[in-house]
Amino acid sequence: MNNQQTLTQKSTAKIGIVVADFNEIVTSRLLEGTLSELNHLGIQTKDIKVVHVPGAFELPRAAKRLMETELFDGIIALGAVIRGETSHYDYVCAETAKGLAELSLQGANPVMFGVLTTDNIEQALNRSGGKGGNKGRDCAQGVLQMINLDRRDFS
Ligand SMILES: Nc1c(NC[C@H](O)[C@H](O)[C@H](O)CO)[nH]c(=O)[nH]c1=O
Ligand SMILES: CC(=O)[C@@H](O)COP(=O)(O)O
Repeated sequence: MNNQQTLTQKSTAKIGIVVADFNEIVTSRLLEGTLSELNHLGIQTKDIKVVHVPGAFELPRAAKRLMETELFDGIIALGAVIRGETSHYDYVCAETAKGLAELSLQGANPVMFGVLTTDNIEQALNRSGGKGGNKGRDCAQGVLQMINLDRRDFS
């Protein structure tokens, strides 16, 4: 019995999802993969809240706002940062990852990093329902595993 089965058979969980609208052609596919997998693993749509932000840089703030409500057991952050001509890519990737990692470490709930950071659109499409899988689906599986870990008694 894997971690996801343990969680969904004995209890459920409330999941917050923050998704960036920038590169929406990619992030909509990530979101679909996340929602589909959460439903497949037994999480009902009524227990999922989706919040949209302009871009990946805004994901940490939105995730923090959801966490502060104390209504959710886990948070999934979805985005697609695709390299352009300037160094802006580096700053967006670094600060988004830093913000989400800090929130996951310091906050009450796990935060899954479902932000693609790619050199081109093809790489992003491949990882959002293409031959490279779907990072949103991976995060759905991972958030339930982390919630189950939070609920374990290690004594
Ligand atoms: N270039 C990408 C961005 N840029 C926008 C930032 O995320 C942010 O919204 C803006 O700097 C205002 O604060 N965002 C992505 O999600 N993906 C990109 O490729
Ligand atoms: C990741 C970005 O911010 C990037 O897409 C912006 O493109 P550019 O560096 O050409 O302005």
